Amino acid sequence: MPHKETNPVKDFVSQNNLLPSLSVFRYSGKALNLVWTTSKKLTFAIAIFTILGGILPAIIAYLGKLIVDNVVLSSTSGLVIGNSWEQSYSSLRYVALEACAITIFAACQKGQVVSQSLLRVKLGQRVNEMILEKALTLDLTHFEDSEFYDKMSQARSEASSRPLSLISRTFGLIQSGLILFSFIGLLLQLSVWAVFILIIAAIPSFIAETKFSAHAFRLFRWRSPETREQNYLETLLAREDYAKEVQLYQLGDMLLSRYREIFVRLYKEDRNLSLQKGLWGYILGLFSTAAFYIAYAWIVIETISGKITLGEMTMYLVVFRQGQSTFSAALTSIGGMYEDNLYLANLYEFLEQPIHKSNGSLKKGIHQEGIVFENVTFVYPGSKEPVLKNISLHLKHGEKLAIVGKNGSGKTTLIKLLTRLYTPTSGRILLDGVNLNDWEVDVLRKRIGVIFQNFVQYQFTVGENIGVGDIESIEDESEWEIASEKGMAKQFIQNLPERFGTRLGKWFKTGQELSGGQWQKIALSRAFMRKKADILVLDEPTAAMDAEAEMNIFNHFRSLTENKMVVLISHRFSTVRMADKIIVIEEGEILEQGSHEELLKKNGRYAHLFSLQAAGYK
Ligand SMILES: Nc1ncnc2c1ncn2[C@@H]1O[C@H](COP(=O)(O)OP(=O)(O)OP(=O)(O)O)[C@@H](O)[C@H]1O
Repeated sequence: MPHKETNPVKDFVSQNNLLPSLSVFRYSGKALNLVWTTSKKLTFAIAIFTILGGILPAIIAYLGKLIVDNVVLSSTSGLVIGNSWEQSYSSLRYVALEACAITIFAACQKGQVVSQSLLRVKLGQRVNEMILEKALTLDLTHFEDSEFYDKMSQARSEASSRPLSLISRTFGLIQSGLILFSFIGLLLQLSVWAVFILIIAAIPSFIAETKFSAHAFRLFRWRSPETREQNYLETLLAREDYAKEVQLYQLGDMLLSRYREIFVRLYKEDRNLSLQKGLWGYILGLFSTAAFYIAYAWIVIETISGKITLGEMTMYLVVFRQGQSTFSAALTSIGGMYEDNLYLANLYEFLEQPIHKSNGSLKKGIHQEGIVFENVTFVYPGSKEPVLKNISLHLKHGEKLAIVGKNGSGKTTLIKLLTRLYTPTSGRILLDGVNLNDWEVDVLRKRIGVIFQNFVQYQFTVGENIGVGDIESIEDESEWEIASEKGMAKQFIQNLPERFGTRLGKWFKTGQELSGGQWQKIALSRAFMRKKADILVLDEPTAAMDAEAEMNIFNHFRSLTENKMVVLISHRFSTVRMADKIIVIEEGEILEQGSHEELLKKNGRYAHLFSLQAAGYK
């Protein structure tokens, strides 16, 4: 099990730390600000309810004492019969007052619950938006880094509920503080020792609580890879795109048993933690019970000896019992705040992760020389071997380049560099005389239209699936028509139930599934949607299309891509031969380059591969 910690949080969650280090509370201010800016009205309402809820219990206890004392006075003064209305009136007045106080107290509690639940929803949305906004600023490298992914999943899984929890606990603590302050005021009339017993008895449970909070958090962090694996297995088992293969290869039982194994392992740790927490909670809780009964006996003795009245006895008992639970609630709040801060540390660690973006500022090239690769070498982050070595090539404006090579030779990587998803480890890529890194990224991206092998099949309408190619015209039906015509998709779209308005995929009701080739036509149309782009990058754009569609596209290829530079990856030589320039890549290096005729004449690798494929058609 990968129980590794590579994080600053571990500094304050050391196993032997019984009491929380104060540094852990550093996120409280940020959380408060987050909650306040999410909804000032709701935060204010919670604050008011908290304060009222903190003051009322002591008033209620005091009114209880007044009622009992009044009743005892009336019954012992022998005037019950003689002046019964007057006596009853004064006691009943206190009863009515107590009823009012209880009603207000109940309203405060309900108000607090309702405001908190509303705030929780708003806050959950806000924090999720913050996480997603951050995700949008990330590089592809981050998404491929499993540790970073863990951080993001941890942030997402708990962080939306923790800021409110922290604030509720802070308010809860203030409320408990107010209640305790007023109770202590009442108890001091009995004795300072009563206050002392109250405080001492609650401390052991607090220490246990805090220790187990830290332990639970450590488990949460360690487990992130397992939790992610469980989510992945769930996806494999329950999503329609995987169902075909899972059923046909009969993978269900194997996947389910892996899923169970992870659960059993995690459950064992959970069970141990819960058992320890429960046992220690019970043993240490006995201190509080013992303290209460000592105080109870003492108050009874004081009442019998006539030092305090019956009303005072009732009040002290209520105050002591409630004081005890309030005090332990306050300490639990502190423990909980500690725990919330640990989880929030996760969130802020993710949000504050510096993103080193090399964003240039140039919007225009220096001269119209097209794309130039100068000695480009690239090593994927985390690996040692270069995937591309010393690549040099030149593609002029309007030229079409085809890349051929075996699987894994580095073709897709080359276009990832060209589209600036990655930066070369050494060497440069220039567009119109300017290093790609010096281009303003948005300007650069607008100039490029790309279809990857694994293009995205959005579960949106047909029109939107094409429209995403140019976000500015995403809703423009006339543009969809033009692009779908170029991408050979128009014909089948006409036959769909709602043409461009048909929703694709099976995730949503009324969704219509397309064939692989139809999806590819949609993807190609998406690339043609990018009218302003003068660089078109196509990774196996016709691999799933029927022979007729493919031929149609390539017969019109020149007119479709007029004035555009095209970089095309294909294993089909009928397609490749139409390019002005062809490069053959092998193990990350350019083996040959030239036009179709030149390469055939050379009688090298390209000529060999071409004749192999041609022989297959004879
Ligand atoms: N994100 C990545 N991290 C590390 N290595 C990678 C990554 N993507 C690809 N590779 C490795 O880089 C090499 C080149 O991959 P690339 O996808 O560029 O090949 P390709 O020529 O496009 O192959 P194909 O014809 O199968 O599409 C492969 O050995 C692959 O394992």
